[in-house]
Amino acid sequence: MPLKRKTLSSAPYADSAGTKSNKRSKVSQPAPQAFQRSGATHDNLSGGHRQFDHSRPEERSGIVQREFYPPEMSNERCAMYNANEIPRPIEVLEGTLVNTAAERAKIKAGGAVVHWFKRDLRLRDNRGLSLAAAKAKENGVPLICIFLVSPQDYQAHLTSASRVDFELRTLKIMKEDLAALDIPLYVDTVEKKKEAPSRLISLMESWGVKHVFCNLEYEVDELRREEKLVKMCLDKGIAFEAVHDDVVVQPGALRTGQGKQYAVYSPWYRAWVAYIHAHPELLQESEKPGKNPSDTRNKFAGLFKGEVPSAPSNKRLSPEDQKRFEQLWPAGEHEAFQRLGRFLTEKIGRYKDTRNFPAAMSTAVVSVHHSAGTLAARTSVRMARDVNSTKKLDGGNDGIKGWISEVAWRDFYKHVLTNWPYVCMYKPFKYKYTNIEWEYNNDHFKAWCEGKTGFPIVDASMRQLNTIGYMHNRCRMIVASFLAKDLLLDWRLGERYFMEHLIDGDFASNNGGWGFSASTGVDPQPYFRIFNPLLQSEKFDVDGEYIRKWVEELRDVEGKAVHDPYGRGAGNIAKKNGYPKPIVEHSQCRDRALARYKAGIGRDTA
Ligand SMILES: Cc1cc2nc3c(=O)[nH]c(=O)nc-3n(C[C@H](O)[C@H](O)[C@H](O)COP(=O)(O)OP(=O)(O)OC[C@H]3O[C@@H](n4cnc5c(N)ncnc54)[C@H](O)[C@@H]3O)c2cc1C
Repeated sequence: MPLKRKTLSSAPYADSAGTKSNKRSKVSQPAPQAFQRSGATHDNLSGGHRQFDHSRPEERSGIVQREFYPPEMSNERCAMYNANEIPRPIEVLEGTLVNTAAERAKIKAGGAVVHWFKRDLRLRDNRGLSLAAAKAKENGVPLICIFLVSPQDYQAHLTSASRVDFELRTLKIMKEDLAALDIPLYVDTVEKKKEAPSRLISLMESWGVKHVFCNLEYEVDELRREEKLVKMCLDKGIAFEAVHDDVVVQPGALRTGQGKQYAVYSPWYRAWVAYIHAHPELLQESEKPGKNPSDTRNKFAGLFKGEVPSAPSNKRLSPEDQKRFEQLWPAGEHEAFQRLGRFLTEKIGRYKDTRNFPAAMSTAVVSVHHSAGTLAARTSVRMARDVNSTKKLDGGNDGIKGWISEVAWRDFYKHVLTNWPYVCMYKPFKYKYTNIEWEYNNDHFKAWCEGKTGFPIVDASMRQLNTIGYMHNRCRMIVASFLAKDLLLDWRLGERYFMEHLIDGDFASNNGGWGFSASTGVDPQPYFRIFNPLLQSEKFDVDGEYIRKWVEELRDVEGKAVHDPYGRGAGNIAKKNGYPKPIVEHSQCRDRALARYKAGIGRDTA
């Protein structure tokens, strides 16, 4: 069905980069975490109060948010997960859904059906919404949509202010689109994240609702919350239905010959492709909701009136940044769909050859849409398949094939997260790598955050992130490797900084990307493979176009000197413009990293 809405303004990042770049300002975001925090905190899981353990660097450095979470999990407990001695949160939820299915099926429809939007902010091709709409239609009752804003949840998830802004702008668009179908979108605020289940239930009760649908999120807290909600709702005679939507293939569906979750991407990807080809319904588009019964606006008049709130004070952009981000990142599913359409007609064919070059701006730049759910990964894969001459995920055009395999990484990391839930608890996938002795050098971390390391490609990348909330994938790998291996800083500091600044922040992809680059994750770069930032710069920003765009101090540096101004005769210009000298020496750092990794993990490199 054609989409009605026109894009509000011209395309974001990809179209603006390289042109009007002079008037940039950095997003007002929290300063880099200083390495000291103190005070008693509430431990959510035990319900007790504990002091910070100042002997643990990850607590001193603020990596562990003890206001919300217990300290990092022990290696012993990780091993128990791996030995299937502790049920995974997704298994517990699935078990509860199965055990309560018969009882939930008996529940008769109430006065309305609810869809609870979370990270699925779209009407098109939305599994949970479509099921909710079908249930409402079958029973001749209205569909009500809700969204809960939780300032504390944003804090606990380290959601960036630009992302919160993107979501709230999207909600405004959705509210209008739904209202055109006489469907209300009720946006409520719950200060504390643990209040969400009881608020949801009290709303259901006040509206006489007996069925509520939502799409699953795969982080541990969310899976546990939904499991609790299934039971809490049932106690009140309400059926709570949580379905898979954020992934193309649901976690757990793909198993190795030994019945295990794949820990290596390539065989997993082959299994993923084969599974989708065998189950083409996985890519089928879900039906959009139709119009609500005509008396809905009378019955639920109050729900149509509410406004989408402004961002909570802990996640508010300055008015200037808000305007800038609205231009850079138009929100909502219509924009997502148009953006994808342009990519599929104009760029995907050359994707394989160009995707690694940040200045080429040849990628789709739809990660914020996948992450906020304004575009389903399923929709992306289906539409890319349909422009392939083979109408398959593999075969045919290399660009199309390559792009689909990148979207698949999203699914891969979500499968990893659900199978090894401790990655959500400050542990690396390779939990034995916890023993690596990291540095906690505040000056180095600050220089990295601010893009002042004296390594132009690193600095350009960090400044891109700080300015537009996005960074090219190659650059993400370069800066992550630089932080973990050259600076030998605890990779979780970088992981956190990314989440707090990316507009497309997604726990599983971010954690996966950091694990890959720091060699602590699933299917990682081997630890002894250490990016040389200079070689990466020369190879992937050949003409220095990307560096000159983001590092103002080096705009006048000509030729190859831009990759290493102090080492290649452009030190005078760099110095005059205030560009810093390199804060470390790469070959020494390399030796130090090799020694530390080796000592930390012993002979165990598996
Ligand atoms: C250290 C690090 C941190 C990262 N953090 C995030 C994050 O928080 N959120 C996020 O969405 N991506 C993250 N990525 C993955 C990747 O960098 C971005 O998805 C990509 O740059 C988005 O640009 P695009 O939409 O133009 O991607 P394209 O190249 O056009 O790819 C299409 C889509 O595929 C998915 N995708 C592509 N590459 C990856 C990948 N390596 N892992 C997972 N999904 C992928 C994204 O949804 C992306 O939109 C991270 C990568 C690294 C190395």
